[in-house]
Amino acid sequence: MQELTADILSRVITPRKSHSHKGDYGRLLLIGGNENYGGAIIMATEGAINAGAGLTAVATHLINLTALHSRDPEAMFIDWRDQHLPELIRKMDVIVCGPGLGVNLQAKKVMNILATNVTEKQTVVLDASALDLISQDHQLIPAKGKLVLTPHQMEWQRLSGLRIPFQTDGANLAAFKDLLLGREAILVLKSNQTRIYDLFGHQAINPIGNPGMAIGGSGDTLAGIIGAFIAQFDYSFDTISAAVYLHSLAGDIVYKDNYVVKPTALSKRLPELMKKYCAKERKM
Ligand SMILES: NC(=O)C1=CN([C@@H]2O[C@H](COP(=O)(O)OP(=O)(O)OC[C@H]3O[C@@H](n4cnc5c(N)ncnc54)[C@H](O)[C@@H]3O)[C@@H](O)[C@H]2O)[C@@H](O)CC1
Ligand SMILES: Nc1ncnc2c1ncn2[C@@H]1O[C@H](COP(=O)(O)OP(=O)(O)O)[C@@H](O)[C@H]1O
Ligand SMILES: [Mg+2]
Repeated sequence: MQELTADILSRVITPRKSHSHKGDYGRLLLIGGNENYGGAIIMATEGAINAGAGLTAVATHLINLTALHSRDPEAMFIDWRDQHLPELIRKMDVIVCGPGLGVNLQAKKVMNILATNVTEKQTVVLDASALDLISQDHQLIPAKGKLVLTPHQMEWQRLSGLRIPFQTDGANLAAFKDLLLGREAILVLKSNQTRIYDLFGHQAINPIGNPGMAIGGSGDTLAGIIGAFIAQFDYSFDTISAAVYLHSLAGDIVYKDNYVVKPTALSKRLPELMKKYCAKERKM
């Protein structure tokens, strides 16, 4: 099992070209945030924007509009009941679905719209409630496109049937293969030592991060960061590993002087860290 180091950041984070525009850094749609969990989708949005997504749109419950825009004016908004949602989904490069989505009928409708509109070229990151919904109904797994699954150990237990003490590398990989046979997919199994697997034999473990990050919203933020990284640097095992590593590195910096790592504080550290570890900047 490969241990991630800071080298992964310099390999993935490339300098921006002068001759470029927002369209070159990816169109990202985040879906989630019901009446009770609006904070989850806002934290995912802060992760995504601070990690550099070119354009970020958010499909959420209408009740979250003012809070979202007052925190993150960079994000565009769509009511998730809007009839234009399928069209918007098809225009995106990357879709992150699940933070604060919930599991009620409306959440299932949204997942169904996603599952039937994703195209081959797109990547879908499934997190949180979206993972619980696909545990209940595998038909809700998007039929096309590349997939990234980001369960914590309890979500993985529900999805794979593997109880937490039995989540060994061999068992995880076998369960992941069973679930997504023949698909291009990456599993990010979150814990105090997050493990990343693909179906081609790549495996990595993240040795950094800290218990200050054990707070609601840490994973929502990571989902946004992963979405932004794929939007800018393309889908690969390294891109997703770099996003996981950066999330923990930012968390460790906040943790140096703070007992808890507020996810919004973690997100604020991302732009400076990306600048610091960007390949060319490092050589200068
Ligand atoms: N501010 C907000 O609006 C927040 C909303 N959230 C949303 O709440 C919904 C339910 O998600 P939850 O994850 O809270 O609930 P879950 O019931 O899916 O899982 C949480 C429980 O799993 C157990 N667990 C075991 N191993 C774990 C591990 N390695 N990491 C995390 N938990 C582990 C813990 O007992 C924990 O209480 C999701 O839609 C989620 O996005 C959460 O993200 C928290 C913040
Ligand atoms: N003790 C810990 N050490 C290192 N990282 C942690 C620790 N506890 C939580 N994390 C990280 O915080 C995130 C928690 O994700 P998740 O449980 O999905 O949170 P939420 O759904 O509340 O946003 C994961 O990335 C996990 O690796
Ligand atoms: Mg979570």
